[in-house]
Amino acid sequence: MTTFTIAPSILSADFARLGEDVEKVLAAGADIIHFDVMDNHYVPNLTFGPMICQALRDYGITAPIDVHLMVKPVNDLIEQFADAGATYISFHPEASEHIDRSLQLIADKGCKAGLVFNPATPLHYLDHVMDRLHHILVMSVNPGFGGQSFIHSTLDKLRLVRQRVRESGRDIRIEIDGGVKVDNIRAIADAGADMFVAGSAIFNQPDYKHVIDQMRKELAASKAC
Ligand SMILES: O=C(CO)[C@H](O)[C@H](O)COP(=O)(O)O
Ligand SMILES: [Fe+2]
Repeated sequence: MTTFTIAPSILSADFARLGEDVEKVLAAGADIIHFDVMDNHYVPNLTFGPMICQALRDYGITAPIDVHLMVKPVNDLIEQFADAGATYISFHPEASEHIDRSLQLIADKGCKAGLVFNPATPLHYLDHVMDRLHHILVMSVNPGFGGQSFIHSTLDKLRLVRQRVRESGRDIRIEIDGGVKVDNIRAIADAGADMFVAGSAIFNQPDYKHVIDQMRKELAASKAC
């Protein structure tokens, strides 16, 4: 049976009350916390760094923190986020000069590694590194902003990624990120995702539990279940 993971992106959380808002979304049934790091260089937006990750740990957040690095270069921040309490760390392969070295660095620092694919990033970056991956993150929007619309063609890409994972015989999670909502999450699961990032769909609603419950209901009806 497939395990589905719901990962609210704090990009849409209340930054002035971040600890409380993260506690609230976890109490509402979220499995892990998605942490979008933007550097105003690799992507045209600027968010938060390792100090905020450490602050969440110091506040008492014990749930896995899923760091999505949208930065270039990547290695320094991999080390800093691992030291600040990250659980999973993913990066965009075209932002690293040495993909294998960056993946190895994540593992050496005790975290689980992922590679991120923008809608137009080719999947050949998966060649030769499958054995280093805990997850593959498929972007269903172009990176840089929350609240964008899901790009439908990424469903085909998800199917290709699912096929590659199946052929590898490895237990690699497939994460989808961007424009995930109650009304498309089942189709996304059917196409092969098992980790679902959702920012605006959850944090822009008053009742987080209601949204997460609805998402789980849709996932339970998925063909992948
Ligand atoms: O990586 C991201 C953007 O680059 C975000 O994780 C993503 O867009 C989540 O926000 P939303 O669910 O509102 O689309
Ligand atoms: Fe993200």
